[in-house]
Amino acid sequence: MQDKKKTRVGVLGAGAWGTAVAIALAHRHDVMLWGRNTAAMQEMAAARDNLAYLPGHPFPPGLTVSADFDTAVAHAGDDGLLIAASPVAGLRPLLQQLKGRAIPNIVWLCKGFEYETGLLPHQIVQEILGDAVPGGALSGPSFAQEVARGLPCALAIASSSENLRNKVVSIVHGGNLRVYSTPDLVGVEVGGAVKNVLAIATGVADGLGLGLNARAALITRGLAEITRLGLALGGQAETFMGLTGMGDLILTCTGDLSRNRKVGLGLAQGKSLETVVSELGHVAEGVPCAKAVRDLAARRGVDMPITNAVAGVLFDGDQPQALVARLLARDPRDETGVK
Ligand SMILES: NC(=O)c1ccc[n+]([C@@H]2O[C@H](COP(=O)([O-])OP(=O)(O)OC[C@H]3O[C@@H](n4cnc5c(N)ncnc54)[C@H](O)[C@@H]3O)[C@@H](O)[C@H]2O)c1
Ligand SMILES: O=P(O)(O)OC[C@H](O)CO
Repeated sequence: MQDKKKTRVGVLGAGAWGTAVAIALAHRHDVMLWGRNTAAMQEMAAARDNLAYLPGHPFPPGLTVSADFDTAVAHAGDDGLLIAASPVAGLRPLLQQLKGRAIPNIVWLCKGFEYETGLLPHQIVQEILGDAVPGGALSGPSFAQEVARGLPCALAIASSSENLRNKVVSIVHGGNLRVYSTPDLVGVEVGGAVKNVLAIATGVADGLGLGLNARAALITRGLAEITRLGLALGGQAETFMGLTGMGDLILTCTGDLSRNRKVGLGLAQGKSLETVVSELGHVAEGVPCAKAVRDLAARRGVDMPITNAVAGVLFDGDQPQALVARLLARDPRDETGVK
């Protein structure tokens, strides 16, 4: 059952998503938002708005900000909620700062595979914190701007700990946020990671004016790629049809708020990857993830043609026009064959 008790929540990471989650939770809880840039946090505290990463969403009274890591971690106390809101690249250093501290739990929001190691976020957590701290991934179709505005949104908390799942649901579920629960960490994290790569592909196709048929084909065959990789890594088939699979894939491939989709649209305009990423001003996880997934899929013998085509454009100098041409040139095959 839902517990309406006010809880102390520490959000570690003050980008767009950490800020949006902090704003949404601060309407019902006592939330502290920490960011690593002291000057930016001071500006945020004065403006009560994250002008750099999520402008135009004033902070509710229940939200305080801090540039002091210890203070933010201590804010969650021994029975609150600690949320890691960094990109995947920042998760390992963040966890290293938490290692050895008494923390109640850790819930991470990042979506991707680690670039250098090809690890999923829960594997990084396991490597650094072990089993001592209950942890889980909170994921699903969720644009920061919409969550900060209080628009309806459905997420899923994935954790092997039933207690943690219940705790996250009791704290986060409420208002216009629905939170579903699942033990399938692998399935949830694979869906959240690979959809970013596929959103770059649909951005390229849409940017080239290839039409809605092409977009639907990319999304559907993209879901087949997510499912193949996810099953190979131990995820459950139903997860890929849920919020963190198909749901997030549809949102990110079709929603113009998506940073990954914007990368594809920019590449289709002939901009370099460097230019597109610097114009974005935010992380686009699909970029590092494309390489990590291509390497991992190759090692596992999983066929991921769309991911490979995206990685070819991002890293091998392939032209965006070649992306779809390369997919169309493949031999015909059974639609449902899983290889
Ligand atoms: N923005 C969204 O709508 C949204 C929604 C759901 C999930 N996510 C996921 O949440 C994660 C964070 O995304 P965001 O939207 O907050 O990104 P963002 O680009 O808006 O902000 C990134 C934040 O992380 C910090 N950062 C950047 N690189 C870092 C590094 N190497 N180490 C430590 N910190 C670093 C930046 O200073 C900044 O505060 C990503 O994995 C993203 O896929 C984002
Ligand atoms: O803006 P994107 O492409 O990073 O996507 C944001 C969220 O992951 C959508 O659920």
